Amino acid sequence: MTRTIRIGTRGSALALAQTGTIADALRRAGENVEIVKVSTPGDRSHAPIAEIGVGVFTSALREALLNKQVDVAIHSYKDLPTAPEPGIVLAAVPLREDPRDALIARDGLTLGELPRGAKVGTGSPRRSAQLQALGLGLEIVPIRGNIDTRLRKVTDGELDAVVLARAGLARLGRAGEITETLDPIQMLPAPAQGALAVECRVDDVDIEHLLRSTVDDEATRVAATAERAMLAALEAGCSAPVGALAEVVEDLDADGSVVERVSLRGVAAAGLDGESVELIRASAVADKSEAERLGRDLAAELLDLGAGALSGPGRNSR
Ligand SMILES: NCc1[nH]cc(CCC(=O)O)c1CC(=O)O
Repeated sequence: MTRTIRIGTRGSALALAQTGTIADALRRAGENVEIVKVSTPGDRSHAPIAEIGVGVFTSALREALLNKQVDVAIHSYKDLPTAPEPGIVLAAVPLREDPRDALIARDGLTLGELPRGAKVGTGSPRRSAQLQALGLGLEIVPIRGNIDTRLRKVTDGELDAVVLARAGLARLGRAGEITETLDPIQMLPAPAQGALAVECRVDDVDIEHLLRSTVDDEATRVAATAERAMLAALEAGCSAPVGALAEVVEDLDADGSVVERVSLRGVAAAGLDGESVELIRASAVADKSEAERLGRDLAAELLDLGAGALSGPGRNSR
């Protein structure tokens, strides 16, 4: 009897698309795979994420893993709380999609073309702060719901535009509706945006090795490690208005040999009430093996620059 690996996922179209790619990779490696949908409070409630709390999309899946209802859990990495979960290991971080945010606006408009007072929908204080900081006079409208619901608000004329992760749109085959991909200089994504987290039980060493060898991408893991270490060190969990983007880059060592380094940019918003938005930015580079320390150091620098004065309601990195 060959084993069947049960993969737990949320039931949203996005989650199923993400899980499908991992299931396919495991099938190509000769494994039997079964996909198990797990409903989470985040799927059932329409309250703002800031009210229902961190981990709304992920804790039910982790429970199903610990209860042995499933053997693998697949999350959007950016939705995972930064605190490690006892009994669970992050077995793989697959190759990341484009991590940037995207604008989907009426009439093919870009950010710069939207008129003052244009209504832009987002439920994310991170996106909201960075949009306000552009000084374009945009009116930020809080929204929630799945990607389809959000896009419909633009087609229906209720909003002039929405901002969403490019990765989610791409996975749903809707990247064609993007009217502008936002440059990270204007809009840093959420830490680990566009990446998946593939978890299994700590004692399931076989499954861990299988996942590591079939779906893990080292550069993505290194980048996400730096971004999430920064977030964790800002002591804000995933509810702070924080953006981060790391990339593995080739560099020349002192002796002229090519080395891989990790380059990290971070932003934190302070004074997030109404009109007054102050963004604090910093960046740094370190050896690839120092991703975790780089993230912590950059957080310390952001705190020195005043990020500790984080304020405002509904802190949320997404
Ligand atoms: N917070 C919701 C969420 N969680 C993961 C994604 C898709 C993108 C990703 O995997 O990072 C989205 C939608 C969005 O932010 O537009």
